[in-house]
Amino acid sequence: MTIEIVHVAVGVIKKNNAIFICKRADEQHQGGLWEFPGGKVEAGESVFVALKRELIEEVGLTIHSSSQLMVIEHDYGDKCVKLDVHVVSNFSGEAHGAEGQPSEWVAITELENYDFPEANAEIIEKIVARYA
Ligand SMILES: Nc1nc2c([nH]c(=O)n2[C@@H]2O[C@H](COP(=O)(O)OP(=O)(O)OP(=O)(O)O)[C@@H](O)[C@H]2O)c(=O)[nH]1
Ligand SMILES: [Mg+2]
Repeated sequence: MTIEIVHVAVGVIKKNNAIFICKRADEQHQGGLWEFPGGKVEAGESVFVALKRELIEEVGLTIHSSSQLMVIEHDYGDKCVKLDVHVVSNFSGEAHGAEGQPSEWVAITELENYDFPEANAEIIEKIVARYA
């Protein structure tokens, strides 16, 4: 049996001491939880191009650069993901839930109070250690 690992470009959108997060729709995988915006890397696409495409679609931001924070492989049981996490602070536009999803800017010190998918714990730990 081959196990499919879904490669995901994830954007930690940072402005001063805040991060922009969105709420996943109930019907999505890990639905109802908060997330860093992003989505699947398509075949033949670079992670940066995927991130750029997803952030325009999901939060209406055009990103100009990004810097890799970490890569996390996580098995949810029903799905294996490889999260390619990038910090984005060089962007234009006003962040909003462009697909109608709830969204907000959250202080880095408050991130621990939001419910995220399991794989995100390590990301939040690293953001707090680095920027809080
Ligand atoms: N975007 C995003 N996905 C995450 C995070 N953490 C995490 O485990 N994931 C998982 O990564 C997978 C892919 O993300 P996605 O659902 O956003 O993919 P997508 O935008 O291409 O959407 P689609 O499912 O409508 O095609 C999901 O299984 C999701 O549960 C996160 O912080 N942000
Ligand atoms: Mg997405």
